[in-house]
Amino acid sequence: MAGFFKKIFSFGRKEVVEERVDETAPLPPIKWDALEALKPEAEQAEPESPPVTPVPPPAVEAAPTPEPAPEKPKPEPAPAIPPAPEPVIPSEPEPLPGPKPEEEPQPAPGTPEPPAPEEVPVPPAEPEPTPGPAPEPKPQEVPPPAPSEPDIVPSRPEPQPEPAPVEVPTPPSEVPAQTPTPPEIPPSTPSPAQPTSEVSAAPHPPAGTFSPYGDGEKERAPAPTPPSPRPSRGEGKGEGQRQPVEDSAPPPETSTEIPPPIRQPAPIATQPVRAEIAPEPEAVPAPPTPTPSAGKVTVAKKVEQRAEPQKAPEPAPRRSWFQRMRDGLARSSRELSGNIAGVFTKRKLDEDTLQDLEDVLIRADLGVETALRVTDSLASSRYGKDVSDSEVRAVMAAEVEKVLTPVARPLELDLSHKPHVILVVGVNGTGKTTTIGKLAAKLTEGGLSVMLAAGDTFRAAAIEQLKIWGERTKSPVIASKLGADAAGLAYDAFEKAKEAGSDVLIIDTAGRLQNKAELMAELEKIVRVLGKLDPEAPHTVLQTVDATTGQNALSQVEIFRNVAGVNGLVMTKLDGTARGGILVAIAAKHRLPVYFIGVGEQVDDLEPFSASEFARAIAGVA
Ligand SMILES: Nc1nc2c(ncn2[C@@H]2O[C@H](COP(=O)(O)OP(=O)(O)OP(=O)(O)O)[C@@H](O)[C@H]2O)c(=O)[nH]1
Repeated sequence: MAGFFKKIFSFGRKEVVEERVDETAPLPPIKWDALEALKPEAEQAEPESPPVTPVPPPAVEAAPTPEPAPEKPKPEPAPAIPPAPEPVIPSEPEPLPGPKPEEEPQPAPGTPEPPAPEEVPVPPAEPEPTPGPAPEPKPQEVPPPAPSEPDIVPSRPEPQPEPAPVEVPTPPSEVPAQTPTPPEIPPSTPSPAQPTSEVSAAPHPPAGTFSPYGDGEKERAPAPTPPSPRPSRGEGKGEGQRQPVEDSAPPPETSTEIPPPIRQPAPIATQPVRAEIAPEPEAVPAPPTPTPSAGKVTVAKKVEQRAEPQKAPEPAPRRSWFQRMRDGLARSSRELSGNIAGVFTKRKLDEDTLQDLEDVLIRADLGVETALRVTDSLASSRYGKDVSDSEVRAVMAAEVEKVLTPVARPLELDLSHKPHVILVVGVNGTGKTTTIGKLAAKLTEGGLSVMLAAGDTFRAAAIEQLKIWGERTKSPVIASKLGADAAGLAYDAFEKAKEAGSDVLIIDTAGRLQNKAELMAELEKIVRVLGKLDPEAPHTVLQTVDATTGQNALSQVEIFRNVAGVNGLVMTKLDGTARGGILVAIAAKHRLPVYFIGVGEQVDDLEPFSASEFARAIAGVA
């Protein structure tokens, strides 16, 4: 025995350690006596580690409790520690020295560390083990690991209770392990916010524990189950997601503990970094954005190109009625201007020139009377002088205006007559029915009630045409069967208009040549029948004159005036190849009012007659 003790003393601690390893089971029974004597020495040699170990444990459990715990928990830690160093654990680490230690550390540091903060004050001694010892030295330090574990434990407790020897492994080795394990990060990465929150947490005192491990803290409290602390990476993930929730709830407790965790955050920081990296690749999709913009631009261009042609079809803006009349009189105006210029080129105004000018004006349908007015006007002021064609045209415009002004009067309706009867007459195709439709539109638009009578019983188309105008102007149409007596129809229409209280009754008549006696007699009969109902009816007898007709128009007006009592004219088709001069001749001879001029086939192509505009247009004066 004595020799045995000597060996022990001589070899010192080394031998003792070896014996423990090899004879863990058998030694106890044999050496108890000696051990008792030796205990003081052993304790003296190990005093450093024991004091440290007791302290950390209390901190671990105290973690859940408020910050002050560090001192109070001391009693508790003692019991907690012993279980960790139990013989069973040391045995495990040995078999898994290489790879496991590394993996284990990862989870541990991540989650368990948060609780460590409380114990941190004690751990200062731990730093030593972390740097120097690699995963292998664990067995020797097994007793001390208790202190180191508390730091790590805090993070581990929450995590899954993996039995691995992680408890022993030193934090340093674990840290590196965590960093390398990126696969787990992706799951936590789902929300890029996590990385950011973690990062921010690091700088902030509480952050270290919260964002990433804050959850761990919460769990720590409930998870005093430090024994099974091996939260693996999974915990880290869960924590990352939980961060938002934790921030709101447990901030106070963590605040005190925060300082210690700061050390751990360092390794932890690596995780967040990974998380941030993960999102970056996601951000990569951004590049496609530029392409769409370009595509859109091209598409827009194509569309515009297609749209342009569609816009092209837009009908040119309709010319004004005056422009249309001017264009219609263009032929007459050009011929007249050209002839006038030919007469007065390098010639003074004398009898010959005046005679030549008179002939030109007569050929232009202006009539002898109007032609003489123009020549007389020129002779009175320019006789014997050089005269330009423009001066001649100006004089002509002035004289024509003088002739037309008296006849350019508006249509007046005597509504004391119910209805005011308007009889429309004229040669075939001069525009009677069309003019009736235009006029009805004007009257109805003015608020007058209008009734129409289809007095042209010779043509079915004429009846239908009038009905269409009636529909367009919302005017009732009185019609009879084809071939019926026009006078009888006119009479019936007049009665119906009276009964209806219409303001205006417009009666259409069949076109007829003024030299057809029978037809003109029928027209006379119509007028006579209407007079039976109202001696003054028809109150207005409008004759439509086709402006393209020429000299025959004078005859038409003369005969219709004599037979039907025409008291007003409508010059139609002045928008075509009109021969406007005839209107001047008619006005000069018959002095009949010209109420309107037709400048188109549309409903609004009926314009009041203007003497000055017509005169300037036909004379070619701007
Ligand atoms: N350009 C142009 N055409 C017109 C004008 N007034 C009428 N017309 C056309 O002339 C043609 C004959 O017009 P209508 O109204 O039927 O003539 P109407 O005198 O009633 O004919 P009948 O019943 O046969 O005597 C139609 O094609 C009309 O569209 C006008 O002021 N300008």
